[in-house]
Amino acid sequence: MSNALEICDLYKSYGDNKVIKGISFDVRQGEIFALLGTNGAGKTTTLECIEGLKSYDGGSISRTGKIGVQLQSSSLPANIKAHEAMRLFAKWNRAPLEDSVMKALGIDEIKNKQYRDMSTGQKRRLHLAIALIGNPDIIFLDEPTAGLDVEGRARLHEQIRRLKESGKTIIMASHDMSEVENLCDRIAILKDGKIGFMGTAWELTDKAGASSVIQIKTSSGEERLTTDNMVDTLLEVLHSYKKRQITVEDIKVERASLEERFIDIARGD
Ligand SMILES: Nc1ncnc2c1ncn2[C@@H]1O[C@H](COP(=O)(O)OP(=O)(O)OP(=O)(O)O)[C@@H](O)[C@H]1O
Repeated sequence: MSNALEICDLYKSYGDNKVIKGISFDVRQGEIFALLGTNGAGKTTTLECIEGLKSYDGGSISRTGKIGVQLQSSSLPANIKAHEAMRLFAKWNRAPLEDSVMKALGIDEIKNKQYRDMSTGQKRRLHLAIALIGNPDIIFLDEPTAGLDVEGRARLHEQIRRLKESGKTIIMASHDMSEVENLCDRIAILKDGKIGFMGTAWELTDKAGASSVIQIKTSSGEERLTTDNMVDTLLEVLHSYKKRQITVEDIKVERASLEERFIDIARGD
């Protein structure tokens, strides 16, 4: 798989504040990649350097394809209507307004609503729709579901998944570990201006030597097992039940919390 983005040895300071101190990572074409970190870790700064909105002090960034950027919440005038905002950005981008985007993101339903009257979820949908104008290959999302309720988050996640299915590459900043676990292919955790961890959510929990708890409900009762090798243990146990002709009714596997691992890395343990 080829890379949509290649970031090599990136440095960025604001005056004496050295925020990014030599980070390198690639984002593969068609993947959802998340940048994580505590408040002020430099997620937005990194995204804005890659987007070309901020200059950087050292390193290199290469991108393959057209980009679309989700706006920050303060960036639209209070009285602009949804369809006016879409038309404005389409004109700026010299791109057509696609009905499919308007429909998929429910912009049609709010087209005459002024920005100040929209709910947080409606604003987020509008921001995503604006980012999709011009059919970009790489989409940047900065905390796309911050402040949304459960249903709003689920809707937006579904839309982000559909973008991935249609071949788009997505890079996002997030604080939300369940969002990252459910949505993202790989994660980079920023820590002290460097990358403290990079890999999948599973690798993040595995790396910490995390064990899994397996709960099995059978016709003869319940069993609870703690294991460092979830797959082998599960196979062994299921085989043993089958041999003894015991029916398995339910299986639950709990992994060590991703949040705990994130805090260990982001706070520096
Ligand atoms: N325009 C700016 N001028 C000066 N300092 C800035 C500027 N933008 C960000 N910073 C500083 O850079 C650091 C990183 O900020 P950034 O917004 O990139 O972090 P973040 O990880 O996105 O944080 P959050 O999770 O709170 O959104 C912070 O110390 C912040 O105060």
